[in-house]
Amino acid sequence: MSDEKLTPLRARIDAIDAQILALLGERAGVAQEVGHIKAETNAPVFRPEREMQVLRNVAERNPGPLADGDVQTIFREIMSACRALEKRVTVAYLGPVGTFSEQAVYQQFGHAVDGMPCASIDEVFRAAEAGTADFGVVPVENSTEGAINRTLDLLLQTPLTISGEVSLPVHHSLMTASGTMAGVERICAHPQALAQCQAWLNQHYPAVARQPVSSNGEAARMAAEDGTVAAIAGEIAGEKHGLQVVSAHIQDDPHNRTRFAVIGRLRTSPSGHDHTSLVLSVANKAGAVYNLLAPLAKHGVSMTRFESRPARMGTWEYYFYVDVEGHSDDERMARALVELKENAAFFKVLGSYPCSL
Ligand SMILES: O=C(O)C(=O)C[C@]1(C(=O)O)C=C[C@@H](O)C=C1
Repeated sequence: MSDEKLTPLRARIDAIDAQILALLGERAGVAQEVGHIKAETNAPVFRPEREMQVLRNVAERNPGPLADGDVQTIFREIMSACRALEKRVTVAYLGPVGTFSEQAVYQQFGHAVDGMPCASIDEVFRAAEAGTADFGVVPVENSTEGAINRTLDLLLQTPLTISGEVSLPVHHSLMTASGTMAGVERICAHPQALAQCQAWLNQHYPAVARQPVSSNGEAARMAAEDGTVAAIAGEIAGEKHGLQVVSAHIQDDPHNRTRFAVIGRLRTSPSGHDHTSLVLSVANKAGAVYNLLAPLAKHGVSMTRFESRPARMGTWEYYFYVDVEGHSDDERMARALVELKENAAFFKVLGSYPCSL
């Protein structure tokens, strides 16, 4: 196509961009006004339920041809930038940079945040509990490997609540500094990633040693410095360390996803499409679990997840991590929770939050 034909189209794009820019400025000005009102009343700046409503609205109103997911990505960043004008939030996550946890931070908060990489899940909780970070993002479960037990244990004790959830597709790649497997003696990754790629590794590199390390980001860093190391990590981590992809999408389940919880002091209001997370325990008697959960069925509350963890305190046999559909402020749910509490030896509402996109 000749430039002659492109020039008028580009002039139109420039004119549209000018309009978009003017509207963005106007929107940001309104967000600043909201920020002033919030500052006067000491109200929280980050409102996950409102942001989720905005994202659902734009998908509903999207005239095309842009995909709903792409329009939502753009609006997530617009809200992130507007929110940062009110106050920039600090979010702790399981580092180092380049991990899926960091991606989960951006998926929830957009890029106008200050990320705080932490060395462990414990440290993420500590940062959010101490107030060094406004929020923390921690992995809760993986669709292939199941629960992240350390997170479950820490959720039991923390005074924080779950204020949001993020579900991310997790695609792993095998990467090296050279882009080939020549001279590679070990394949390094977080134990979860090694487990998620087990069948593929058995088939393609059965003779190469596998070494679990603290994170996929750390594996990528090692591979960048040492030609005998290949890393399994997300491609973002690989790019950050200048690695090249040997094989992409090597996870055994192509639909592999990890769910993250956003933890903080914020009690999120209903968004219209929410989940509530609970921890429960009952004395070890026949029919006890059945009776414990009966109020959910009675009040028409659907359960979306049921996970048990051995209690290590000796008093009870198991803690049950239960996710249900709805918000604890919903009338039906509130009634069910009162009855659940009566039946339970231990009862804790971890939080109600908008369902992830
Ligand atoms: O509606 C608000 O409370 C705002 O502060 C505005 C806004 C937005 O940009 O739309 C920004 C931050 C909040 O998390 C939610 C929404």
